[in-house]
Amino acid sequence: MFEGPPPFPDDVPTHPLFVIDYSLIDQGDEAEKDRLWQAATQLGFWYLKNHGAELEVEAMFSLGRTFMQLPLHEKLAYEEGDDGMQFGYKAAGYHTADEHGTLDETEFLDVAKDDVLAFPEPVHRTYPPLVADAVPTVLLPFMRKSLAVNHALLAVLNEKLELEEGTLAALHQTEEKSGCVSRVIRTPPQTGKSKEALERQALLGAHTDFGSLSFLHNRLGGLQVLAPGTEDWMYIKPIPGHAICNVGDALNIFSGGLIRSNMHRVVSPPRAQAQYERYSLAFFTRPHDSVVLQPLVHASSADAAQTAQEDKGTAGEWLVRRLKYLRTGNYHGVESYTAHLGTEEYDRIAQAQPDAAVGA
Ligand SMILES: O=C(O)CCC(=O)C(=O)O
Ligand SMILES: [Fe+2]
Repeated sequence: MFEGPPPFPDDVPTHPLFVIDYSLIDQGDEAEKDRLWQAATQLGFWYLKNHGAELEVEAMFSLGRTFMQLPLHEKLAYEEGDDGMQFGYKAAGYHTADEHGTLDETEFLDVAKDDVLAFPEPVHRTYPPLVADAVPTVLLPFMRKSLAVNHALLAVLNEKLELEEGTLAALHQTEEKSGCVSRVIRTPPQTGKSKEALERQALLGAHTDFGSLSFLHNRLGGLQVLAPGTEDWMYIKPIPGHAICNVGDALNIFSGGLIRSNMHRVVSPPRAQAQYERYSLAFFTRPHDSVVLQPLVHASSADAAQTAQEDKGTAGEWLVRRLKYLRTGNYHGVESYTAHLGTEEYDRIAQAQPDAAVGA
């Protein structure tokens, strides 16, 4: 009988998250909306249950696995390149994971919302035949569900920010060109590495997400957060049937710093899970490209007021900059690395001690 990976270990410390019930959000339940607001402003991460996308998520995982098994040269024909374009394939080692230029260990299959909605007409690019064939049956249904979930959550945050109805929706128009993207991520089994290397090494470097809301699906551990006021990276435990949602920089900026875009990263899955390849899946909702990134509500702190004054340009420009300087091909020292940063508190990335997160 095929033995799958073991469950996330009981004795590895984890960071708790609010569990938000999407079916209650959908019904307009006021108490659940309050809890979503707390989750979004305190850590900017929460579990989402009853989101109704499980089948679509499974189909995406299966497509992602089939794609990742293609020979490397076939995947490389669709590589995203060093100019800040972020659709297609990203090979392992093509992003830097820290300011020293350490190579990341993740492969991405990134499919643009715009290409899927306009299919078979390419908007940004074309994809390998097995991906293109799956657009109507796999990608489109997954994206429709993900967009619906993220837009329902945005509507609640819009209300809690006391913005005029539809304000956030108007900045995330599905028909407009945007960086909205589905991503399947693979990391290889972490065999033959010392315990120390496993505990220290980020497979996907510390970052905040670039857009507004991320709808993430984890099976194995590996995702960690650096919670405000702490110095230790903590694992987020995957819970079957629960998505993980998190806020990105754009929403942090729109909200004048009220809604939190928290730093996170991916390290080796803990303990026995490390021997298995890790797949995760995300849909990133981002403002459409022409939207100017600026606060819509009064800045909530001196820090936020300071950042509010910096010109961040449009959502499209923000994405290109963040991506371009993350690329190994553009790396030439700490300066180029820091040029890719968004709202990350860079000093904390360097200072945080990863050891405690894995548990002795
Ligand atoms: O794989 C994960 O759990 C997280 C991936 C992630 O943070 C990202 O792609 O932005
Ligand atoms: Fe992320």
